[in-house]
Amino acid sequence: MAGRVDLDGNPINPMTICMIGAGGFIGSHLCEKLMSETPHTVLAVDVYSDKIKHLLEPTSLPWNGRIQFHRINIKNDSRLEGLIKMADLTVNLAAICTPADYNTRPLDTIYSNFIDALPVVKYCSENGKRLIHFSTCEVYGKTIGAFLPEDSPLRQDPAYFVLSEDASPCIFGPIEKQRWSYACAKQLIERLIYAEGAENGLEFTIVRPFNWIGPRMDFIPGIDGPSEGVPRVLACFSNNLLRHEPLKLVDGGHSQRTFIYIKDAIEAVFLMIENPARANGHIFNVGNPNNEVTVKQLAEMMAQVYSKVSGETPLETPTVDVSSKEFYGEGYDDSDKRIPDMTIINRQLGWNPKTSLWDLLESTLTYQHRTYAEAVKQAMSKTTAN
Ligand SMILES: NC(=O)c1ccc[n+]([C@@H]2O[C@H](COP(=O)([O-])OP(=O)(O)OC[C@H]3O[C@@H](n4cnc5c(N)ncnc54)[C@H](O)[C@@H]3O)[C@@H](O)[C@H]2O)c1
Ligand SMILES: O=C(O)[C@H]1O[C@H](OP(=O)(O)OP(=O)(O)OC[C@H]2O[C@@H](n3ccc(=O)[nH]c3=O)[C@H](O)[C@@H]2O)[C@H](O)[C@@H](O)[C@@H]1O
Repeated sequence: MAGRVDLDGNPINPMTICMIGAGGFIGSHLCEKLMSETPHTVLAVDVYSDKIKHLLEPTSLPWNGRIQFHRINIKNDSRLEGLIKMADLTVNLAAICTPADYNTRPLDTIYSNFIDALPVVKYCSENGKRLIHFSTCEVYGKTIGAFLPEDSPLRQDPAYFVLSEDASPCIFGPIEKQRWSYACAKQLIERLIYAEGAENGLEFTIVRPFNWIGPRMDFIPGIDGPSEGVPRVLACFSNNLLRHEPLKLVDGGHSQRTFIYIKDAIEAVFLMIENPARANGHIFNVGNPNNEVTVKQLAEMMAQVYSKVSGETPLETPTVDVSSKEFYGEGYDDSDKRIPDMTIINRQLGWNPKTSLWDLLESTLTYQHRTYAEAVKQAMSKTTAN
């Protein structure tokens, strides 16, 4: 920890970070690395602490005193401003961010991603505090290429699908496709933060994650989350594999995604935290353009990797098709393809992702198997007995 320097060779002074949403998937990984590798202090704000419990207890942990948990719902708690004032930097991760909610709970989604973020932006701006705000790659919506004829050769031209922070348009579906409630709320809060920077001098960085995955993402339905809940794809497919049932492909699983290992992505956030002069005023894509697959290919690879790490026989029928209406309900729509342009993050922070899709699935599914296999087996035998 001693002698830590930034990318320009300047010493990094210990700072206090107010992290809102610290108890979630990304927050837990950020807190873990901040505690073990830096001298910084974290004021961890969330309504849940399960995913960071191992960092808070016992009090004999080496970083005791450098992380404080504040059980606060930012919707209605006057303590928030005080915590932001105490900190040098605020990192805002709090959000509803599971697609199953966007079309079924659009009001909660819009409130969570826009209205509830407003006071955070306001307190940072009024108190002259730096803000790193988590947006999403979903602000790009669909690619321009998605509107070309199926057989158009232009579909192969990166100009029609690579997503660039300073050039690509944001293309959402019609209002009745409530899937876009999340992306639209995130886009508006990005615009507000940008405007606070332009008009009032707010020092900000906006992060657009592209499908970060790894241990502790979401929940396994009926084990550490509601049995009827629908998490993001990694946890949905993990749940299917743990139960030895086929993985459900929504509308054939033709959509494409680039997946990045959480540990690679966290390194990019660290560079932003510790290099304000290079990160302020920027919007950054954080993804791995080399890990592109269709959802169907992801399912097949996960089935293969899971069989390897669990020692279980591979599923005879690894996948089954399901319509989006049946799976997510009315108003679902999808992003067709997500390749991040890495020019800006490369230029500003010199960061590149490292881990291949196979490797990140191997370590993540090893964790899923170790953490959940026994509990799922017990839950399944109870259901059979009843
Ligand atoms: N994981 C990804 O790949 C990904 C991709 C794109 C964008 N993001 C964005 O990154 C952020 C974090 O995502 P994540 O994957 O860690 O999600 P997550 O759901 O695991 O974490 C969000 C955390 O925020 C907390 N929270 C929500 N509302 C709150 C409130 N009112 N008060 C206090 N705490 C509240 C939740 O309890 C949760 O612990 C979100 O803003 C999300 O939109 C994530
Ligand atoms: O992670 C991101 O970068 C962003 O994108 C995600 O959106 P999406 O990728 O569509 O959500 P997933 O649940 O990860 O689904 C990926 C794809 O798998 C499909 N899917 C999902 C679950 C399933 O069981 N089967 C299945 O085919 C979905 O229809 C979608 O096409 C979420 O909106 C956010 O967490 C985030 O902002």
